[in-house]
Amino acid sequence: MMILTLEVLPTWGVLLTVGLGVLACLAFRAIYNIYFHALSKIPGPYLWSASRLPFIYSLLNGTIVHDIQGLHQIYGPILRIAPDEVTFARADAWTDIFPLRSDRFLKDPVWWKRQPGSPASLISAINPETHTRMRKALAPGFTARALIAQEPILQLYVNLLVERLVEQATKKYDINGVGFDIAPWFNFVTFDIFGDLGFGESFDCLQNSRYHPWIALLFNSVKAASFVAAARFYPLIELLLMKCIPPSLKKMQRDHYLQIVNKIERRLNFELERPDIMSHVIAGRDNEAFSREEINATFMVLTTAGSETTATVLGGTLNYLVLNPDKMATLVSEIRERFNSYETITLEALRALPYLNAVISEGLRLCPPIPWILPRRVPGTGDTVCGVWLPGGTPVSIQVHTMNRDPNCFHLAPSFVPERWLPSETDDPDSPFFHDQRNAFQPFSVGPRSCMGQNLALAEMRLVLAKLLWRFDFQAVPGRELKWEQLRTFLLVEKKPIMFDYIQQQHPPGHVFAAQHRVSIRPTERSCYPPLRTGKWKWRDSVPAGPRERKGDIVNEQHNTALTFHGFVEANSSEF
Ligand code: HEM
Repeated sequence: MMILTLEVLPTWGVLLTVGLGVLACLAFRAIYNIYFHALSKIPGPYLWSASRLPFIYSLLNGTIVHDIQGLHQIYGPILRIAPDEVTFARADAWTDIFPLRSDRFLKDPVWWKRQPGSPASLISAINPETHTRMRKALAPGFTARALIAQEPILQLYVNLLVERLVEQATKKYDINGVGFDIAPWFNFVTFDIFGDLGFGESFDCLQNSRYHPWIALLFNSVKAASFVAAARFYPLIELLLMKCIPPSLKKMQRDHYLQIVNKIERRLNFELERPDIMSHVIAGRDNEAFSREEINATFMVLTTAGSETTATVLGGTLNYLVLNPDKMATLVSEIRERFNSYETITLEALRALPYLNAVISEGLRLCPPIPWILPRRVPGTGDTVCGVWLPGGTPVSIQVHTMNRDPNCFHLAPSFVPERWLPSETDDPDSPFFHDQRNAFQPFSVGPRSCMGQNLALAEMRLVLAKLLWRFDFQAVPGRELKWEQLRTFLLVEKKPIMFDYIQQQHPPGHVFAAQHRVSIRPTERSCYPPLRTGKWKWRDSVPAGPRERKGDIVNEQHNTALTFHGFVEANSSEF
């Protein structure tokens, strides 16, 4: 007993001394951060200015945009959110951080650092030359002209969505109209469209009415990215975290990546002319603008950037519409009066619908899928943002969620008022919306790293909303309304079920239905040798369906003696 005490006492003594020493260092550091740091004059709460920990807690909790919004309300639009970091909720931050012609404020490596040996993607590339090279190679796939060629692909999947929802509505109606959750369906359609545009093969989510397993895993990896970023603030913790990842998880990650690599491999080997995004990358490959590894990494992240974002805005917008039946009624009238048949709903016609476009702008304002723009680093020895000088290397970000809901920027800021975007309000000095700070609203960001998919996203949203509202009436489920502004954020918005009471089918008078099934053969797989070189096979070649085929069936079409294609029966309007 005696011996034990003698041995233990000094150990405790040492531990206590070390502990007190560490505490003293932390206290000294906190005091330095609050009062003597170069950012000490920037407004912000003491705790967040003293240590990175409150920021990390908020990030991991998924409440970061709400917590920061609350802090902006107290401290104003320029806010210190960590000892060495500042965030902005002011319109001029867009032009200061993302000047149109230069790429001086580079992406912060904390968020974009790559694992050793892994290639850069368009989105993760920090080096401006690498980024510009990749962006140039991809740009032709995102022009307005490219979109015209891609319209049949969009129409195909939006029709399939409508068809699937007809089936759902019938099922739900039979069991007394309990509602259903539409949120996954918006993911199904946007992922399928991107699958087709990016890899030449859909993820078949609509076909199977469920997530492709690859996509289900993807959501987890987006969430995990917040945790990895949090660990990066403490290199020792990052190192431990990386060492602790079990081999099974690493294998899962690898397999996930390899599935995309295989899809890309198949697409690069097609020798078919398709109006998709990859065709432009293939066309430019002689210039070596993109290495194979860079293509893999880019299309992997593009799958999320090009699908989850659009699905979020669609879900949020429809949610606001059902909660505002007067706005819904105005939109439904505009759509149903403009189109007397479902088939005449085209992208070109939709661009000219003022209320639809105003609704989408309002949806983007209140439901931004990227609620805060991740930090950029202040260049060189320092620069000025919103009139405040900041030392070089300071991470600076933009709070989209806060700004879009700020009453100083928008009249009736928290309310869903599409009218604010109509020329009748924006051009009338007597309108309360005339003074809205429309330059604060940059849903696709600005400058050299702005969204490449803006045209595509707007086209998808117009088409999905117009076709759904032409076809169905939507109502909220009393007591199950979703409060969008409360959704958590893990880099992207974490969606919850968006419930509707029922979907009622519409049969507008005078609508002419197509008479015959058509089969659209979508080449997804080349299963035989020799490879097709004739170029005869064209996108969306159609043949009449055989007597046993039903819409949605997978069919095999013998194209010639050497080749078999897999395709599926296109959405069939004769059953609407
Ligand atoms: C409503 C839907 C969408 C919204 C609101 C949106 C918004 C944004 C924003 C704010 C950024 C800048 C992020 C940053 O700088 O940190 C961005 C970047 C990007 N977006 Fe989108 N996006 C949408 C849909 C799409 C789609 C459909 C695609 C493509 C299929 C796409 C492709 C990209 C790409 C490639 C970038 C990175 C550009 C670069 O770094 O050069 N986005 N998007």
